[in-house]
Amino acid sequence: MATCNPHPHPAPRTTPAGLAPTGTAAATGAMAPVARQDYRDAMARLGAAVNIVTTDGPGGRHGFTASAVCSVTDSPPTLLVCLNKGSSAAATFHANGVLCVNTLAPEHEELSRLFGGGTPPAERFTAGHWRRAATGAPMLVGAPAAFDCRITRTVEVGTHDVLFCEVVNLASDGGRGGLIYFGRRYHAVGSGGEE
Ligand SMILES: NC(=O)C1=CN([C@@H]2O[C@H](COP(=O)(O)OP(=O)(O)OC[C@H]3O[C@@H](n4cnc5c(N)ncnc54)[C@H](O)[C@@H]3O)[C@@H](O)[C@H]2O)C=CC1
Ligand SMILES: Cc1cc2nc3c(=O)[nH]c(=O)nc-3n(C[C@H](O)[C@H](O)[C@H](O)COP(=O)(O)O)c2cc1C
Repeated sequence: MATCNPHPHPAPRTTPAGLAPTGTAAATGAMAPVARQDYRDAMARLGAAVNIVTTDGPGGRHGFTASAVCSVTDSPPTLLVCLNKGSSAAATFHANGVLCVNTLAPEHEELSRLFGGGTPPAERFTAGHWRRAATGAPMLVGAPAAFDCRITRTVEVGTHDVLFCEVVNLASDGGRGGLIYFGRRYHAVGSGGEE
């Protein structure tokens, strides 16, 4: 009987042309730890959608700008959010156990800066139009998409908590473009109406 090897060729060990190696490990070929700054510099080249993640409940109201948001599975609909344990928002999210991921449109760049750290929570909500979602978390009116969630599991990894969140309600507006963070700058994408 014929056998099938799904990986007939070993992974290449050389650096592909055009990819300049940076950092200690790449320079020496040794498996030295990757420096934090090298990691951040490389991650700055990984474009990601910008979101404002909000919460409300017994712990109070809070929200922060987040690019570390990702879909996990559609059954049950689940996404993840990475939340810095040192953030002023962390205790509030854990106390409430609910959150809303509000994706941002190009016109939300200032809102993203406001929720990006250094301002008290009450001040953050003075900008933007917010309504109360089913879980009680603030939902941004005019967001391209908003996912109202219950936090079902939390996994601690280094400086961050990874929050696994089941989506219990959502809203979406296919007519809006999106906001991407790439190269430490904001970029508008999509003119709306695109699938
Ligand atoms: N995942 C996170 O916690 C993120 C935090 N930030 C924070 O926003 C501020 C501005 O960031 P940038 O302008 O992008 O410049 P930066 O040089 O601080 O970050 C560059 C990239 O590295 C990653 N990164 C930065 N801080 C991180 C952290 N603590 N944990 C995991 N990944 C991290 C992100 O992908 C970020 O876009 C910084 O204070 C940064 O820490 C920004 C993006 C993601
Ligand atoms: C573009 C951008 C993306 C960010 N993404 C994240 C993220 O995914 N996770 C996170 O914990 N913090 C992220 N931050 C930082 C938080 O928004 C910030 O730490 C948070 O507002 C709390 O700040 P505070 O402790 O000063 O209140 C991001 C900031 C910016 C500007």
